[in-house]
Amino acid sequence: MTKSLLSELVSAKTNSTYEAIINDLQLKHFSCVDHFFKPELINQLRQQLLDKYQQDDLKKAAIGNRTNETIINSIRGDYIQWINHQSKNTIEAAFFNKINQFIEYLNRTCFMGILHREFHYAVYPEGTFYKRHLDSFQSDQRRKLSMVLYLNDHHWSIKNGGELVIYTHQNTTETIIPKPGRLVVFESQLLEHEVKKVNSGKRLSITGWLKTR
Ligand SMILES: O=C(O)CCC(=O)C(=O)O
Ligand SMILES: [Fe+2]
Repeated sequence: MTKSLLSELVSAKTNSTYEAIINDLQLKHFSCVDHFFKPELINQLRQQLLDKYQQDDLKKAAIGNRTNETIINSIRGDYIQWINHQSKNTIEAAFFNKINQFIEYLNRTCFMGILHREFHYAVYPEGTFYKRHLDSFQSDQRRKLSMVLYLNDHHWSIKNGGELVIYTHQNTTETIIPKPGRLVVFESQLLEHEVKKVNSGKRLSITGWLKTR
């Protein structure tokens, strides 16, 4: 077999973005990448979320798992709507198509055993935040990876607030500005994190979890 054919076959099976995320996860339990989704899809998801928000389709987010929820504004102030992972909406289907490819890759190359995915839209209006927390529940350890995708427009800057702060295992903090199209992936059971107060504007995102059985 010629060398170029062999390298083509290998590159068909490896994906440099997924490899970079996996590498980061092994090194520091989180990863931040900017081009996981095409900019066009980010724009469509942003518009979709804004339309839903304007139509009052989102509801106040609660603390706890989906069967045991309470709303506590002093802990989190965002509004959410869960997204059906089998949605017929072409924009949401394109989003899940990419997520499913990533899951297939994780399961094939890292034997992660991801079986379920749950994602919701989120809007943090001005003045809201989400206090330091861990994404997994003592009663439910199935959440393995947390994924956050930011849908703000390109004007969003540090002045708007709403940074994601990750408390790393090296006892340092990592501050991530929620730039459009930026995707943060981290280990749900390991890393505490918080969303700083939004100073101005509406902070837009999709947050989700990849779960084992
Ligand atoms: O939006 C973010 O940056 C993080 C959201 C979060 O921590 C959560 O929904 O559990
Ligand atoms: Fe979280």
